[in-house]
Amino acid sequence: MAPRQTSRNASGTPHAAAPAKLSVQELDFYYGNFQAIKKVSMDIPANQVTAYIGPSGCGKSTLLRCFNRMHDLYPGLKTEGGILLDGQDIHASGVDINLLRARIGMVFQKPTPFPMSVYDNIAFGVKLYERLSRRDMDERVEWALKKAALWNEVKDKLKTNGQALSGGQQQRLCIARTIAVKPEVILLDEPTSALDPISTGYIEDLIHELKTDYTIVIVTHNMQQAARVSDITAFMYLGELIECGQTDQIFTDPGKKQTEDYITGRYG
Ligand SMILES: Nc1ncnc2c1ncn2[C@@H]1O[C@H](COP(=O)(O)OP(=O)(O)OP(=O)(O)O)[C@@H](O)[C@H]1O
Repeated sequence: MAPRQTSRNASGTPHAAAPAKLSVQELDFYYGNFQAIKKVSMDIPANQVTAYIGPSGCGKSTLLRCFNRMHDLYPGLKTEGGILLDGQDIHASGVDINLLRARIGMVFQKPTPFPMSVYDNIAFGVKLYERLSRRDMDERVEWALKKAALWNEVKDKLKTNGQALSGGQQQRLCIARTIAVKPEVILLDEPTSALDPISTGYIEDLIHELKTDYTIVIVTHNMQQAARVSDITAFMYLGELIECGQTDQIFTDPGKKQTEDYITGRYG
């Protein structure tokens, strides 16, 4: 297990009071012969928001997809090193991949509601993992939509096709769909890049609310967003983790010149 981050170490790894929910250990990842992630090690603290920033192509989304073994869906990809969830290796034999993805949910850049009603968008995923009575399912759907701050807007439209909602509502529906299966970790891959500023504000508020109950990991191109929503910021460059630390520290007093150059807009 990676050493607990008790202070800023050589790579600028932060002090983290919260226990590690995810622990990334010497992680390498390859698309065929191309190494996209290089020896990344860090802890992701429970019930905090961890943001990955860095220039396009530096491996942020690739790393995020390692956390719920999304890459297993495609041939020719290879992971080396460890990722522990609550201390357990997610690559260990016997790990139920569906259960892992229920524990570590993911929301993508582009809102992707299923072509079905708002209600069924939520119920569909729940039914994969649980058998609920109609009444319990109604309660779960309402709970998830409330958690995702969407209930008031859709409570009279539960039978409407989810794809008929606005882009911002669709993204909150996708977040509700993820929450409904009661994950422990929520991975957000540039969740607001397709949204207008008002919808972005809703999602950022929501991220803030959700960290009470969930561990959140977000990839964002938007440094202001990372500064607004995250507790921990990790800066990546060419597949390497250059530095990670408390967000205010990374933005005001980065330990590495590459980080400083990036956040001051000198490259990227
Ligand atoms: N399916 C793939 N096959 C081969 N190479 C890939 C694949 N997906 C990504 N890559 C490469 O891996 C590297 C990291 O890509 P990744 O999408 O993780 O970066 P990113 O930091 O999330 O970029 P962006 O901010 O533009 O989304 C890039 O060089 C990219 O070209």
